[in-house]
Amino acid sequence: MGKRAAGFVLFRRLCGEIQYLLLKASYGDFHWSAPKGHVDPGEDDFTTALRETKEEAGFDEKDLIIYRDTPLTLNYEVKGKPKVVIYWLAELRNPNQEVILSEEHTELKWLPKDAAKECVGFKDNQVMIEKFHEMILNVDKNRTNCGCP
Ligand SMILES: Nc1ncnc2c1ncn2[C@@H]1O[C@H](COP(=O)(O)OP(=O)(O)OP(=O)(O)OP(=O)(O)OP(=O)(O)OC[C@H]2O[C@@H](n3cnc4c(N)ncnc43)[C@H](O)[C@@H]2O)[C@@H](O)[C@H]1O
Repeated sequence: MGKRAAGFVLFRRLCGEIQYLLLKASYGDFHWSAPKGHVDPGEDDFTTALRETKEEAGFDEKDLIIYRDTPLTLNYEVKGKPKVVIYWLAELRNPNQEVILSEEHTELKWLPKDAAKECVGFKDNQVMIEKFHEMILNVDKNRTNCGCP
């Protein structure tokens, strides 16, 4: 059986810039990824995403504006076995809130879209960041065009 994981692509708005959070693994090939982790038996994907984000970055659900209806899924192989990772997009309400790392990561970076894509490296992850970025821009555009005073 393959592995299943879930997490959040987190972004913040700082000085007019959209920045994505990436964490550097303290093990294996020291890869960079958004907060995420293994789905425990009996746990639903969204609960896993919240739990892992608390464990790996220190953020609670109340700290986030979550794009609940539009998760994206990555499928790849780890050591010859299929892995599925479900990501939701979420914005950090307070862009200055501190990230609290766990032992699973040694470093963090908040990066604008193109630098975040370069940092994650994997093509499917880059496509996901691009799609999420489009979502943010579309939501922003619709807000601007809503005719509200
Ligand atoms: N490899 C490891 N060695 C030692 N301890 C470990 C470990 N992985 C987890 N642990 C430990 O296990 C415990 C439970 O962790 P927990 O977080 O509960 O479970 P997990 O499934 O291990 O968590 P992740 O899915 O975040 O693991 P990962 O970082 O290995 O996965 P990723 O897919 O990014 O990365 C897996 C591989 O896939 C590669 N990869 C990532 N994204 C892609 C992609 N899009 N396409 C192709 N390859 C990719 C990465 O470069 C990497 O090589 C923790 O204590 C943790 O420290």
